[in-house]
Amino acid sequence: DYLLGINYGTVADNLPPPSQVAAFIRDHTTLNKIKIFDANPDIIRAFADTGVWVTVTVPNGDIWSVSKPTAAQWWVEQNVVPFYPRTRIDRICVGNEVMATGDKNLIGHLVPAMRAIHEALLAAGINDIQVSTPHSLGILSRSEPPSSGLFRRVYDRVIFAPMLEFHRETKSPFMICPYPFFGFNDETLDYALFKPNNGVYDEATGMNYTNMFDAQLDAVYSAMKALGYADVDIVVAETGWPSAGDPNQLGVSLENAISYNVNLVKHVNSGVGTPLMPNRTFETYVFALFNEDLKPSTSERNFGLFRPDFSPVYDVGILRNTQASSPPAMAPEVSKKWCVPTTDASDAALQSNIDFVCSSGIDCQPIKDGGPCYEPNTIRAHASYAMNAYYQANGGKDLDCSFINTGVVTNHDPSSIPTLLVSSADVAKEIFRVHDVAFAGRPPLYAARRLSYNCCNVSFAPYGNYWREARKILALELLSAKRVESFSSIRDEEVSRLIQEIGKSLNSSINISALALTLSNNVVCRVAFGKGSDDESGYDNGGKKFHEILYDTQELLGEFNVADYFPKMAWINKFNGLDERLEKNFRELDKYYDKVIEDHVDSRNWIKEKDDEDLVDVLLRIQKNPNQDVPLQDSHIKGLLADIFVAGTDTSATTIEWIMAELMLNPKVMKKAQQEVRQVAKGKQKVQETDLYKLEYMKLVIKEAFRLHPPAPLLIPRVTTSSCKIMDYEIPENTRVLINATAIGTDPKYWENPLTFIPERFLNKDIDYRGQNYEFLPFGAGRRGCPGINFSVPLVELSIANLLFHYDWTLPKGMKAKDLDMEEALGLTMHKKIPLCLAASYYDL
Ligand code: HEM
Repeated sequence: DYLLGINYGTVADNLPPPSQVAAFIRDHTTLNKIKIFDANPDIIRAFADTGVWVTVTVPNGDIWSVSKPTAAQWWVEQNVVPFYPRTRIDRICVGNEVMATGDKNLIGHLVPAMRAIHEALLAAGINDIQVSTPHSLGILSRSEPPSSGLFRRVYDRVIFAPMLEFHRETKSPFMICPYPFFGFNDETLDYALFKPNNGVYDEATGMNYTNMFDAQLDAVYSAMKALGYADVDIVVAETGWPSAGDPNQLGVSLENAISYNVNLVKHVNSGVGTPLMPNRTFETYVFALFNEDLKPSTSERNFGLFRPDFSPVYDVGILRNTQASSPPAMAPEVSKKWCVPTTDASDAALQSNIDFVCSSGIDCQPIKDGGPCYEPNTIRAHASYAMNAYYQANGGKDLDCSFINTGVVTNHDPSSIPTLLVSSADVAKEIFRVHDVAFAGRPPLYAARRLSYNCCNVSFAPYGNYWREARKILALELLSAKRVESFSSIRDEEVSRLIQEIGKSLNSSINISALALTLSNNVVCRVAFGKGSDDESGYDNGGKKFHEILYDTQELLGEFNVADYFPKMAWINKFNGLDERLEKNFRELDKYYDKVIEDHVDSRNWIKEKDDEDLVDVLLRIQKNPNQDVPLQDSHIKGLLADIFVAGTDTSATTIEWIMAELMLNPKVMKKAQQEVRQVAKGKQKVQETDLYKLEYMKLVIKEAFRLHPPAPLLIPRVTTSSCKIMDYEIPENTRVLINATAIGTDPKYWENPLTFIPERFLNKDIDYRGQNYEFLPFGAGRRGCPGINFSVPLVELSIANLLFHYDWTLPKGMKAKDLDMEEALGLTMHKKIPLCLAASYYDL
């Protein structure tokens, strides 16, 4: 059974978490090879220490960039080095069925990309991972009879000869995806299913073929032989048969799936080979592990050997003789005492404790690079793990925590993460003025990691080169003053649309919170994708609107998550449903971004003027530039899109919501602001951006709302990149830092009547929200401060100005100001818990 592997496809929203899948394959099946269609770190990590061989794929979208050596090295460093060798990665597929895309540019970069990845592996000191790429049988111009098999013309010399040369040189296999399922007709069904049949005779060789699988393999072999590469190994990257299809779909049934796959397994394991390749064996990957519910057609959704709950659709003889398969149980470790290093223990002493423990038979893999407890990567943290593991393994006796007086027993769980909450303007000032770099890290938050493509974005990226380059791209291409100015017509149109929308429901209850979110989403979607989020031309994700998906994203990011503070408790997320929700949301977003990128790639043939480019156009253009410092892959493009949607939509919408709520509670302020705007725009049909600079009082109102309701009340969490001293307190490296913008904005040392809404407090004062006044930090400060201020403020100002200009506002019938609920909903952004509903009536212009 060592020849048999399985394709672990994940086009589904109901699959179990990778850790359970890995344990299932290891414990319940005889499979010892898997192949995945991307480089999902969660899957690769899950197979660590399982003994299962893993084939990882460079997605097609990344081929262009990894054809360059620096990008290939970067790819290997990101996707292989952290996991290897604990995860037994044995092969990297560069793309999947690339020739079938017909994209000449992609095809032309395929062999260079394979070579570059191979070289990058060698440069990283890895010489036992093969590089290949799977092909569909569309690469053949002729396949019958098998001995006449030939590659398609031109490609044979230009692509396949150099590719096969590469395989010969590097002793890697040519990978193919023979699918008799796609080649049979009603006369050849038995021949395709390995059932008794008359066979197909090849006159040229005098060989009789009794099954289509052999014929397909031999056709490929003949094509390779014609080019002079008969010696290169062949691996079957994919083959399979669906167990269900549409009613009356020819040849699709559970019985046929069993026949094909059971006979296939027997055949490849028998070692008989094929007529032209007798006595040869072919490593074969069945398609697929699971039924994948998001595949487009019924038969495609039913290729799996297992259902997502691990129950077999049918058994092809790969199940171990164990009891019925059930997901592996996760027993939380419960201990009330821990052994930790004493505060004065030196690094040298702690290192010798680590060495001692790790050579005494305790498993220290978790603190090795790539292990779950490797971060924070400090001697003290690793010693803390090792010493405690030793203490627990020996029965928790105090004596076993002595470590020559460098260990102490405590009731405090050392796996919790030290967190600093900054609630005073003075501390914030010292942090941003003196220690900005030390506080410029972002912690790898559990949900954010997944939703930001493993931190391939600006907001959640660790402090370093990638963050710097990505932020530069965002700042220059989307958020620069010139760019923001060029989006003014979009803002104008969308605000007009909001005003019209309200006009349709005069004097009845209107959900301002929802309208503000739609407005903000539409603006961001149009500048990013060129299309609105909600209009008919916008992208629709199977009925679920993009903003609904984003709403779930915001919720997931904001939810208190045990694993962020107690990493060892991450198992809880498997039980409380967080993992499942996270995975579903990620898939939905990912599918959406894929579609957007695909559409942009399709329409790239008609050249756009630079000024007409939307953000995706710009990012795709940058991706093609061979001189970029940090290669931009598809996952980075998606990460940057995630940035602006996560950081840029809810925040502006929330601001509009809170401003309107405060105005309703403060009628005098409302009146004054309305008088101003109606004066400034007198005689006009609407307020325009060119009027905004005259709206001085409205700007004070907006500042005051930012002070009392900073949309991201704890900013985005930070982590210290080095230790430093703040007001005589030693803050160690790797401390989580939450900066409480709400507490700072209401710090009585700086603010009189801090909890009252008084816009006039800003009158004639040089205090603004750009990060220079440390008592007022709604956009954060320093190098990680918000780069989107210029983007969001004009939209907020224009929409508030028009809302006040066109309409008079009242609370819905029967509601009094004191009934207006100002409770905040917990999240990364803090919107109103109960949406703001108001009634509008026309102000007679
Ligand atoms: C009213 C609107 C907005 C508010 C209140 C806001 C607030 C914030 C805050 C508090 C942070 C964290 C700062 C820190 O850690 O010091 C942040 C970061 C960020 N914001 Fe905004 N933001 C808004 C709009 C936007 C928009 C429209 C965009 C982009 C289109 C954007 C993009 C970002 C990015 C990329 C970061 C991460 C910066 C980094 O880590 O280097 N924001 N924002």
